[in-house]
Amino acid sequence: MPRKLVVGNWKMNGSLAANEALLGAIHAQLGAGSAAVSVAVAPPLVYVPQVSQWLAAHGSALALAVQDVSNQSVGAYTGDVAAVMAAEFGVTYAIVGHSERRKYQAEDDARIAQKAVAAQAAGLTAIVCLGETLEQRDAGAALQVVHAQLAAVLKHVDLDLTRLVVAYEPVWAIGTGRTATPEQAQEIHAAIRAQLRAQSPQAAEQTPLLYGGSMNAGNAAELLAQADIDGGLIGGAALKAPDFMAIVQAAEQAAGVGAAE
Ligand SMILES: O=C(CO)COP(=O)(O)O
Repeated sequence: MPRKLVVGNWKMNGSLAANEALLGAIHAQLGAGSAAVSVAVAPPLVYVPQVSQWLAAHGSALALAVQDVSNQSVGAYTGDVAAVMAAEFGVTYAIVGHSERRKYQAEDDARIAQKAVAAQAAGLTAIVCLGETLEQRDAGAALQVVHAQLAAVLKHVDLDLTRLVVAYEPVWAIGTGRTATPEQAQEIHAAIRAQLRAQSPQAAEQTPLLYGGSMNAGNAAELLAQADIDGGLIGGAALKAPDFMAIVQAAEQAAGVGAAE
């Protein structure tokens, strides 16, 4: 997979009609896409079949992601959806450990590591989300918190480093309009890269590191220009095709697509 990746996390937004309109508008601009930047959308689970069918019918370059998966593979887990089930619908990526799930569903590091491995066992690429709260940042603990969150995933013996994406999403920047500065984000991304390098130099070079948290058409280029920011995990701006596609274009520019040789 290319290291540049932009994922639209629709969170709990959408409807059959709204999804179709949004997909149509994204597809019209994305066209065949570019080899340098992968682009994906993560609709609410119940809409995965709709989006999957739409993408297939339109020969779309857009990939499909889910916002969460079960840590279990099959059985009596009411309300859960297994990664193998998502894989049947052409899903490529599974977001795990989003801060909203850590907060509202009390998901801990151990559970998130299991989810990442469960996603990979089904052939999906796990997008593992990390990020500190404002309290933790103000206490000077941001690097330490993110390191511990990633360590919990990396220590899982079954983790496949070739199917891993890491998303740094500072909790205080999500949905607040308050973006991390490019320098703040780069500092954490560089530390994440170093942590991966300690485990596997090859994985460190290949793993896409995404930034998420109020990324939008106005600030994407500056963030994506940072050496260790390979893409974005986009919330609010992913619900408007022009905004989302402006971020995709910024990623393409950062990847050198269209630049004079
Ligand atoms: O949580 C996010 C993506 O997963 C970021 O959300 P916003 O872009 O709305 O801040």
